[in-house]
Amino acid sequence: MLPMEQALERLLSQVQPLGLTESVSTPLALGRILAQDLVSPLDVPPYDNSAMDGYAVRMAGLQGAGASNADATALLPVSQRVPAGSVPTALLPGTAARIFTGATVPEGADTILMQEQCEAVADAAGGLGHVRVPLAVPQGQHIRRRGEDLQRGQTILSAGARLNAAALGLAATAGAAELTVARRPRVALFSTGDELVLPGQPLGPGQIYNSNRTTLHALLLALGCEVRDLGIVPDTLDATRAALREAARNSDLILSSGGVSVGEEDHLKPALEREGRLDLWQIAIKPGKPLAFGEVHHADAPQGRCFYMGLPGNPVSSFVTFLLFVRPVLLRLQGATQLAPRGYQLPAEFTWTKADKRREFLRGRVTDQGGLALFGNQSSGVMSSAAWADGLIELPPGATVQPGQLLRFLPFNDLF
Ligand SMILES: Nc1nc2c(c(=O)[nH]1)N[C@H]1C(S)=C(S)[C@@H](COP(=O)(O)OP(=O)(O)OC[C@H]3O[C@@H](n4cnc5c(N)ncnc54)[C@H](O)[C@@H]3O)O[C@H]1N2
Ligand code: MOO
Ligand SMILES: [Mg+2]
Repeated sequence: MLPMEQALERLLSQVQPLGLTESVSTPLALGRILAQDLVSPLDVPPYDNSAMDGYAVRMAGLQGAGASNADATALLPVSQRVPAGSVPTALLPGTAARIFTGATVPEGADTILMQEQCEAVADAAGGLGHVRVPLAVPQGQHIRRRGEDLQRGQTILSAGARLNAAALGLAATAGAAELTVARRPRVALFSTGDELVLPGQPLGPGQIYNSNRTTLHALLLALGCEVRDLGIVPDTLDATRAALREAARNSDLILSSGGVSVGEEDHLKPALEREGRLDLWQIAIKPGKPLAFGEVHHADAPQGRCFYMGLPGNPVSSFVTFLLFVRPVLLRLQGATQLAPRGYQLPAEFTWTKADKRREFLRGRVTDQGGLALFGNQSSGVMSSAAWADGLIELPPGATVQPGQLLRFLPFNDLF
């Protein structure tokens, strides 16, 4: 059995970024990989602006001898009104400007006073009136400075970054209406198994619903792929070979589940040997020992060949092996820089006595106390464990666990 790190290294050494890009509207770039550094063409904020509704004053000219007195105030005429989106004139000396949150601070003003700390005094003749302002305040308060967030020319997102909602918001802050991202990998997906029935159909004796198709399809979408679903392929050599040929057409990756173990009903190995090239590995992880990798040769495939990855049929095994092996391949195809999930050390709140020589990925949850809890049934056929969990708990080969022991946790939030 291959250690996981070695398998991953061997796999990724055969994968190169597709190098194809497209421009997409910024909000629709969610989950995609940025293809070019994004440089801010402007300072953000673009001008000094008020953080409060209140008054702008030139405190430098007001804070005289009495300003150290906490009760000191000054009565100032209000010389202009500055709502957000307007362009103020320079502040007349000895006056205050009525100002609102987000509005440009007038030239000459150096401090904003919250209106709650001021007293507006109406003039008999109408007009903007006067305002009594406190003087014992820090000069410069409540002003958001030009460029305090981003500076013109600054790289704000790097090529290879995976774009989440916050990153897209940052891009929009700098005025980006479109982003250049890696083109979606085109993935052909099929499931093998004569026992499988599509959800929505009646279930006969000896049959189960095809769940991997849905799990894998959803994971592929979350990772930015364009999915072509070829459905269920019967457990025969001819049908499997035909499925591989069809899947290779215009695909960057073929992904299948089931049929990669050693039984004579497992046809992927002989089918792939005839249609291309196969690497079948026994990887020292649990769940997910068998993993097939290789390529299908076909005239209609990009460059005459197409990557192939075959995941084990057990639903949790196929889910976990997708996250550990297919995910980094898809990210690499899109030129992502960060392929490995970060992982966090958290204390176990459980005991685990059955040491296994394979590295294990248990389905677990973070408790309210910040520890790790386990789903009761860790069988590779029990999808409830994956749906209950919010991440994978990694156990090194041969490990047993006592409560309080620190374990590596891979949150699903970081994985899909
Ligand atoms: N003699 C041995 N038998 C098995 C070994 C072994 O080393 N020696 N390994 C076991 C392990 S570990 C795994 S994992 C599985 C891998 O099996 P296959 O990839 O060949 O998958 P199948 O045999 O087709 O199916 C396994 C299991 O999963 C169910 N299944 C398959 N596809 C789906 C689907 N799309 N949706 C839901 N469930 C699915 C299928 O009904 C089987 O129960 O091999 C072990 N055997
Ligand atoms: O590897 Mo199998 O995935 O242990 O069930
Ligand atoms: Mg099998």
